[in-house]
Amino acid sequence: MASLGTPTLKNPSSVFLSSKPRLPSVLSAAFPNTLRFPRSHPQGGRRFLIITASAASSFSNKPTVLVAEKLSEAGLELLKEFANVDCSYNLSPEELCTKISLCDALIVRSGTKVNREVFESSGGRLKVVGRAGVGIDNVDLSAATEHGCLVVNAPTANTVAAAEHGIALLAAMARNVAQADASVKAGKWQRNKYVGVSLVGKTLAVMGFGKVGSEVARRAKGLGMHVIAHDPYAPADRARAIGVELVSFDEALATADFISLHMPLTPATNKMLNDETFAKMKKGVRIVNVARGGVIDEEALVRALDDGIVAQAALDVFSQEPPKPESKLVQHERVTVTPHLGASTMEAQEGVAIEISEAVVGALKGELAATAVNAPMVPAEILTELKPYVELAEKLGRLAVQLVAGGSGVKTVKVSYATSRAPDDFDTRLLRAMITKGIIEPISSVFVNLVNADFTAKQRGLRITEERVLLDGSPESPLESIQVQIANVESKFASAMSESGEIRVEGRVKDGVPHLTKVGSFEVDVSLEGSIILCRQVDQPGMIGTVGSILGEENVNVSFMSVGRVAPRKHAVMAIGVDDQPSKESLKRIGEVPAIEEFVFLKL
Ligand SMILES: NC(=O)C1=CN([C@@H]2O[C@H](COP(=O)(O)OP(=O)(O)OC[C@H]3O[C@@H](n4cnc5c(N)ncnc54)[C@H](O)[C@@H]3O)[C@@H](O)[C@H]2O)C=CC1
Ligand SMILES: O=C(O)C(=O)COP(=O)(O)O
Repeated sequence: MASLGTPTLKNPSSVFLSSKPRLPSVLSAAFPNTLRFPRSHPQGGRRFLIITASAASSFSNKPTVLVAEKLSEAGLELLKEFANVDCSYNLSPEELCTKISLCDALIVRSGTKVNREVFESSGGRLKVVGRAGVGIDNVDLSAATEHGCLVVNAPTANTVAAAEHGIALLAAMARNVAQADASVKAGKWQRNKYVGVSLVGKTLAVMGFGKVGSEVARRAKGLGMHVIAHDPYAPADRARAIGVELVSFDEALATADFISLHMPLTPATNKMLNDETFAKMKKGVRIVNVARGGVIDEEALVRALDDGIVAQAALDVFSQEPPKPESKLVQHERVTVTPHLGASTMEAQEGVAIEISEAVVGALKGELAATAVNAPMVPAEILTELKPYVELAEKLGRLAVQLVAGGSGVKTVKVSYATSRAPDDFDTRLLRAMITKGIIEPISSVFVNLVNADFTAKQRGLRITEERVLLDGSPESPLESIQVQIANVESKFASAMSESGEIRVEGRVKDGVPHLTKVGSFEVDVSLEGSIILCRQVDQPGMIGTVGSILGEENVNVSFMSVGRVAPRKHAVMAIGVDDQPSKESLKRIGEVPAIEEFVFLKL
């Protein structure tokens, strides 16, 4: 496996998904610095002079969002407040591939195939695909992940609409509504031909007991049906709470008078109703499909209808949409069809449009998405809580990798989280992704985010191991500290090596701001903003002044300074936060100060 090679710095950025605007230097000059009092370190009598700089953000160029399928006005308005919106419906696959290179985000429904070619054609610009609905089987998630493109969906706003459509099809099928309607319109009056079957007292098997399935179950119980469900992943207590019994796949097939499908289309559910499974069904079963056409082998369904195993079917979805007009299934007398209308109510479309527009705008702003499909889904309240730790994680990764000496390949990274939260209550995927981003981005041209972090690390032979150090104390704050260690490398700043021979940096969040608190075995305290100069020096009076005046001479603003030492008048590590990059000349002069034994300049 390839190693990461020798670190060479490229422009750093602290973005998650898109380029988060950085504070232009002219603006940062306009924001006054805040001076905090010098104070003693609680553990060691060390003195820290802490000065912070405030931050602000601004956007210059608006991103472009391509809306490739009809989206309600409410969603478009939300998008337009933040982005240039290009509504181009009915694009051919070639037209989509051409347009996509000019777009930062793409919004689709079920009618657009977002395949690998689309991601490849985007040339890296496409940062988010928003699926205005639930099913993401039309988006190539592996290709999205490999291209670092976040996929978000709108998982809740059309649940009721889909469930209502399922119930509508169930009732319409049982009473031959569609067929009878066509017959009357054709001038016929066939009351004996369209005698239906009753729903009350019949057994309905809900296959896929998720959001839509459980709403269908609830409604079917209201119609007096006996409802069972099959879902290998659904919790039994949720089913029990609405009076539904969870059963095995075979039991559902063998006992159901009606089967309603509500699982996603995945390799495991593809054609799960086929010749073999139709043969296990009760003769005369009736089937509703508002999930995905692909979960049924459609040719097998035609055979099952013709053989009398399946009495009727009501289908909203097809393996190919639109289906061929001459399709035997569509034309079958005992089959009722609708053109994928499950989510198509005014209310659901407005809800979905708002849900997806908010998710896409949030993702473009660099916020973490709560409805991410190809990245850990982190609930909004957890995201808010983790935000400063996310920043800390990335910056520690970024610092650690810059401490690696030329010629050393980065292969093994150890991360320790000190926390008093129980493991179940503390998900590290987000933090691990940001550490990975911090480590890989400064030394490669790869764009890393939560989506592709694990993939990219693996591809580059970077092994990240994690451990939790469980602390007593209050689990109110998610984390005490994060430590990042890079093993089997040499450092260009020898003081960054721990006693056990790894490059080690440690940080924590103080008042919502990430701080570097340890380098090697030296304790420091410097806010992680701007850039940092680390110096190891003989601990003697006047050092802060000497270095400060070299930087001051070329108008480099010092935002933070802290000194951590082993013992008075011995070695100390001084960490200096600077807003601007000092010139080579100034850095050289710092290195020439006699008491300074080594130093390094690190970009955040
Ligand atoms: N026709 C339409 O317009 C609409 C269709 N849908 C489709 O309905 C389906 C369900 O949507 P939601 O309920 O929102 O999703 P969901 O994710 O809440 O529920 C899906 C359920 O299927 C279960 N499942 C997965 N594999 C299974 C298997 N092998 N056997 C049985 N169950 C399995 C999962 O455990 C989950 O509980 C999706 O395919 C979605 O695309 C959703 C909305 C509108
Ligand atoms: O949300 C879903 O999964 C749907 O199937 C709805 O599809 P649509 O947005 O109406 O094309």
